[in-house]
Amino acid sequence: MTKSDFQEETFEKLHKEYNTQALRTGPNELHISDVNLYKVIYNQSSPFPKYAPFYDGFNTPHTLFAEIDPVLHKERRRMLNPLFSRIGLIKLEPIIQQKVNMLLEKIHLLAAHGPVNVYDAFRLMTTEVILQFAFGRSGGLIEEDKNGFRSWFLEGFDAASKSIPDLQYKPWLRHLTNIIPQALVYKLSPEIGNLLDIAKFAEGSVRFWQMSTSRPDHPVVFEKLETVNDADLATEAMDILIAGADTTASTMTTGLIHILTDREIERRLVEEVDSLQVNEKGQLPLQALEKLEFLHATVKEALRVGMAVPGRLPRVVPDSLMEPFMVDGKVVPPGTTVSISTYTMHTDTSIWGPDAREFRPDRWIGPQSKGLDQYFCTFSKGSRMCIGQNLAPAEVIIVLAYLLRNFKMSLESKSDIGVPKDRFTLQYEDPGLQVTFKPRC
Ligand code: HEM
Repeated sequence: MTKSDFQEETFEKLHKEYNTQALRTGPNELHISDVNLYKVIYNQSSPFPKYAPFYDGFNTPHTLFAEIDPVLHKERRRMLNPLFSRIGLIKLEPIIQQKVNMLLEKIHLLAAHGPVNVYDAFRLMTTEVILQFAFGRSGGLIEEDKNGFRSWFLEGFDAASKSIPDLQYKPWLRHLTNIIPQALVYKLSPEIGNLLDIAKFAEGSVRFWQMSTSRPDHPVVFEKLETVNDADLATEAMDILIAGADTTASTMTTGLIHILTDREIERRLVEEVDSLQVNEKGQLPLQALEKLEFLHATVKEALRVGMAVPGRLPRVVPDSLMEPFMVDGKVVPPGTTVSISTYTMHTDTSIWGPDAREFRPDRWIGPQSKGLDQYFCTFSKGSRMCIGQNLAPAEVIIVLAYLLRNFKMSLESKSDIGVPKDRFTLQYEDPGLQVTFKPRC
């Protein structure tokens, strides 16, 4: 295994060097590059089960994301599915509109003083949407830093994502973090202390929810988990927060980078967004935005190229298969850990053509786009597919539309773009994405 900042690039080179579709990355683990096997591993009816030691590293046992037992997973998914359905999303739209509005107001204030780190801005906005959705309350994160978009929450999140490989490969560290007194954790590692603050916030939110007499007029994750005990409730809400916020924000960032570095894409988008009438509330409604063909295609391409979860989603070859699981003409025995990454799927030229790595929204428009969806793996596939697959694109489309409508944006130099790193989710290093904003009217 490698600790490089973008494992998938290393694996890609090694696949070529050893001329194999099954790269051995651990004593019992294969990284597979045969794209035809994706639907075998990650399928709806009988998926290969998740590999427990990898998912234990997230330290959120029995959540929807980390649950290994298919029966328990199905039960939790059944509880949560209605919230994440199309109808659930429409009920949540006012929250997204409200948070985007706060974001725009703050960018208006900051714009006169120089470039704004929109990566952090997006992270706080998407976190606020999910805080409201998961816990029914705001964390006041967008307002926290008067001069920019830093927050205690981002410190905690960054510490968490940096510590995941250690927690995965050193289970003793995980146990230690869980048993040593919290005051000592703060002393040993202030960053992990910030992570504990997120956990405390989640626990406090459970109490806040239980004691509160009024209920918000939008769906809240807690509502659907009434049969779950308090500790598991807080962990589930926290997991949804962590799974949904940064991924969506990094997709917005990738999309904006490509828009601002291709004048023709930007021109077409501005023309489309400007053609839309605001509704009676002065808003650009989601359903109208989704009908804008080029904007819709641009968001899809941002999700494809941005692939906010680019790497391994390890699964175990089951022993109940009707036929042996074969790669490169060889049988892979049951019990072997296997994965095919989104990076492998989305860079494959046999699927996407020679411009697989290029940002080309038009690939999603017209008859030639038919059939591509089966290879679009940003949210994975099958029964463990992302539950936020409706919510994330909705947030991206709304944010990009408002930014294009309200501002002329520019990147001053290449150094305004942070290097993307794969820490299970894709994260932009400092300086994030520094964008200069000029109000359009
Ligand atoms: C662009 C944004 C997003 C991307 C790229 C993304 C990607 C993914 C992927 C690849 C998985 C499968 C993980 C695995 O098999 O180990 C997943 C699962 C999951 N995602 Fe997302 N996600 C995004 C947004 C969201 C949002 C907005 C939420 C919630 C608010 C969310 C919540 C979850 C949960 C709870 C799971 C576990 C689902 C299950 O196992 O049934 N994600 N996501």
